[in-house]
Amino acid sequence: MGFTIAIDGPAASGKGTLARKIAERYGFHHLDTGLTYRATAKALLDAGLPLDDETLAAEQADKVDLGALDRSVLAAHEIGEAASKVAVMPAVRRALVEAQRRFAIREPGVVLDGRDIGTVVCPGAELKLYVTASPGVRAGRRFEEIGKSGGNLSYDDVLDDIRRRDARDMGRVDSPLRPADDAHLLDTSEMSIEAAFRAAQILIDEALARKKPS
Ligand SMILES: Nc1ncnc2c1ncn2[C@@H]1O[C@H](COP(=O)(O)OP(=O)(O)OP(=O)(O)O)[C@@H](O)[C@H]1O
Ligand SMILES: Nc1ccn([C@@H]2O[C@H](COP(=O)(O)O)[C@@H](O)[C@H]2O)c(=O)n1
Repeated sequence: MGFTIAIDGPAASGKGTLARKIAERYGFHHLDTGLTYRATAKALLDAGLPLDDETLAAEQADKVDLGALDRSVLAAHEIGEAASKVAVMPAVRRALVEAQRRFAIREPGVVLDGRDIGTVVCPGAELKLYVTASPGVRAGRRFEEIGKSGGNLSYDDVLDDIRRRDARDMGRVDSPLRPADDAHLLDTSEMSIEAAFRAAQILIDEALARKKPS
């Protein structure tokens, strides 16, 4: 059986950055599950379909191909907002969680990041991390990232979006964002990317040692 690392947390907390570094260091497969919700929302937008029809949204979710998720296209800020709207729909979540669980059985290990990995997708994960940072810090990071890619949103707009997305993700009925009871909390508000990775590495190495047969 492979080793599963579940990473959850709110928008722009740094969970994706951390998950990619972990996957690279440990030779694990990585799935950014946010991209699956983004791909669903983008398919609806591209087809001129509404974002609030659960049947139509679930049809698109069923067609999401995990091997064809293009981060450079799906990362657009407005797609994140649309993704959080389709993510409240149970039929969409059912379709995507099924695909994510199929991914999670890969050997020698997997890292999945999202909002419900430790609570719903992989409740038996060997290690669960809940990565967070203050809304102001997260907005600053996202604002900088958007600026570098040529976008021109103001810091205040980004902060408003982060707060709105937090409220939607934490307030929904199906699989709300929350730390699993057995998750390790990692507040990166005052941590560099490297410091967050070092903190995660200690926890991963301990969990790997626990899993090794004696
Ligand atoms: N500890 C950190 N210190 C400073 N910047 C960071 C840190 N972690 C991540 N970043 C930067 O913050 C931005 C957001 O990080 P990232 O995309 O990893 O967040 P996320 O939680 O995966 O967001 P989302 O859920 O919206 O995809 C990126 O530009 C990243 O380089
Ligand atoms: N496991 C997940 C992952 C994501 N979502 C929703 O998708 C939105 C976009 O996610 P990003 O991580 O790419 O920003 C996010 O705001 C959530 O609404 C989810 O519900 N569950």
